Amino acid sequence: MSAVPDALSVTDLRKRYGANEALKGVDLRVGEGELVGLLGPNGAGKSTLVKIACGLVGPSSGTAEVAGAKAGSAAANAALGYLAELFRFPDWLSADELLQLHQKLVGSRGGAAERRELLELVALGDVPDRRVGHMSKGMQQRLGIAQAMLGDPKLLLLDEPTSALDPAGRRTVRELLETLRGRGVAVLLNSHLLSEVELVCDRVIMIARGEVVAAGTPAELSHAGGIEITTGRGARLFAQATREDIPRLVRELVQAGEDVYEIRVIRSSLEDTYLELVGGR
Ligand SMILES: Nc1ncnc2c1ncn2[C@@H]1O[C@H](COP(=O)(O)OP(=O)(O)OP(=O)(O)O)[C@@H](O)[C@H]1O
Repeated sequence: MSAVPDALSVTDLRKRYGANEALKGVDLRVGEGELVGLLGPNGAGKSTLVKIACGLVGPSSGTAEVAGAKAGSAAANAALGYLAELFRFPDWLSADELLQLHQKLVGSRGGAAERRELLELVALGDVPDRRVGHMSKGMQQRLGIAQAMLGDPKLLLLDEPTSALDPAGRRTVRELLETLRGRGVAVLLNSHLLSEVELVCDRVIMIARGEVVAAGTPAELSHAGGIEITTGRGARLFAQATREDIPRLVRELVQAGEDVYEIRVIRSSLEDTYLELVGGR
């Protein structure tokens, strides 16, 4: 028997707002320590799903469980950390004071040791007394993630955690998410930045019009697009070829007297797949 329940498990989840069915039977799971990207256009039902996981709205039917407990229950909420896209912490609080305040709000008994450990984790260990108002956006975002980690949650729900950051800040947050995975914390990442999701997520779930339209690893969701080989005569695309065909293709070209300069495996991006499945072109 598997001892560890999924961080998030959703079965045939439906949510109706009047005549509008925001979720039409969604099944998905996020395993322990898994980093899953949730993608979908505006109005797809992503926020509704996250609100149900947090217990902020109830489902019309179906089930949602956080670490094995019914979403909305005290046990589920204790196993959950959440950071909204547009959070705003009071400017006058220091990093340490902010965490102290949130420890009280979530009932964490971790004390100074937990705060120190989390500030170290998000690379703010050197500046516990820095006030929020004197922090860069990237530092505030990392502080937000530390705040969401209070109380040792099993699942973090993060809304657009990198969209307001510059490339260096994005990379730092990406690395932080990878560290969380190493600690067994699962992350459901809601983002429109497909390239970010592609770089960091173990799995991607695409949702459109209230339904899951695709799920898989970023590699599985990016189609093969052939092999491009550049010889002395220029670049040529072998559209039906895959990586396994490369040795044979190169042998044949060399035998035919051509010099091979470059070989590229062409993949369509996650973005191509996304646009095909959810529309938007
Ligand atoms: N409280 C509500 N009352 C009525 N309809 C709602 C309510 N909340 C959401 N909806 C509708 O449910 C559908 C799904 O909305 P939801 O906010 O979950 O989408 P989303 O994927 O999170 O979109 P976005 O990316 O814009 O946040 C939409 O058609 C929306 O208008």
